[in-house]
Amino acid sequence: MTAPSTDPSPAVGAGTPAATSAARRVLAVRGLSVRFKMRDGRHVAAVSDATFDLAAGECLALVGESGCGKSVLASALLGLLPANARTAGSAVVDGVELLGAGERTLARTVRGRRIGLVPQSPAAHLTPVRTVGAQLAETVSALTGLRGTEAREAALTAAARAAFPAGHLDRYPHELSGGLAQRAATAIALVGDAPLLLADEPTTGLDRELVDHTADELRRHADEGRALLLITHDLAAAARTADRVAVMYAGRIVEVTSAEAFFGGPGPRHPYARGLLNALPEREFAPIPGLPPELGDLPAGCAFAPRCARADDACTVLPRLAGGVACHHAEEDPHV
Ligand SMILES: Nc1ncnc2c1ncn2[C@@H]1O[C@H](COP(=O)(O)OP(=O)(O)OP(=O)(O)O)[C@@H](O)[C@H]1O
Repeated sequence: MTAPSTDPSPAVGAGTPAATSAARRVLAVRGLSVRFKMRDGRHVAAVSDATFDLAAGECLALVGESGCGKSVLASALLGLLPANARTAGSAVVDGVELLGAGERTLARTVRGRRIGLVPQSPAAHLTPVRTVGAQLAETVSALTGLRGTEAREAALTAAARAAFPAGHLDRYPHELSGGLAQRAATAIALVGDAPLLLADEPTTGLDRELVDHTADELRRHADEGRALLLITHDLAAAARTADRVAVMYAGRIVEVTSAEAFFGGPGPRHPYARGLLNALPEREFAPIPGLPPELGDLPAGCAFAPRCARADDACTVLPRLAGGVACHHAEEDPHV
């Protein structure tokens, strides 16, 4: 692990609007890379040189196909990478450097307190043999030190903030609907008043109505002043929730832009990001040809080139993220 700098400046998150850097910056990620060393000596480049900012009250959706490194990036922020992982770069949340932080620091000052995790599978995340109320009260005690009546009151407050009905606090996880389990898990994530909520695929397995509901609730928590990092392959959920969109391909952020530009006009500028959008049934319903590359065997230049209709010799050189997009043949920037 390299010794990361704790100074997040300058704000180089391409596509970061001026308003974002002016607002209170909660998360600053600079050059974050994660490599897995395999038994046979090979390296898997799961995340390469990720750089972005996130401000209080803002939602950034990190999108991309399965296996592009979204969850590994989330695990790196939470200090939950397996032993064969090596990180480089810097990730500062609310003044604390996450990369290289010891388990004690992460457990005592980061997880729950600076980063609240809204899990992918709430039902699996909740302890099956404890009621929701008991789990909430335990989290309150662990994170705030409150006990007895005060802990119960704080648990009730957290439940209310996540719109979990007080009358259901004595239920066990298996007695909850998918929506209520999601709210219970969100209530637990809110207990420590963490400035950053990290939601990793929070809408997986939910029907459309519940997806919309969950997306709206997450948006509400951002509107209350938290920063929200929404990791998802569900572009509809991202469209409903995000202020900005970061697109990952083969471990790299290839475009960062406003949700307005991404989902409305003029649309994304990177051919991969355009392909993702056009693959939606409500758009062209045209899948991107080919498959993502093996992260253990990436080409030297642009990793998307083998699937890209615009690829030419220039693409044998890795394109840098500049002006919000990493592509030698990006669509024109309408603002230039
Ligand atoms: N412990 C590990 N050792 C080696 N490779 C790993 C390890 N954990 C993850 N990877 C690899 O890292 C890559 C990125 O995985 P990741 O789970 O972050 O993708 P993702 O974008 O979150 O996909 P999904 O949407 O399916 O969760 C994958 O190719 C995966 O095989």
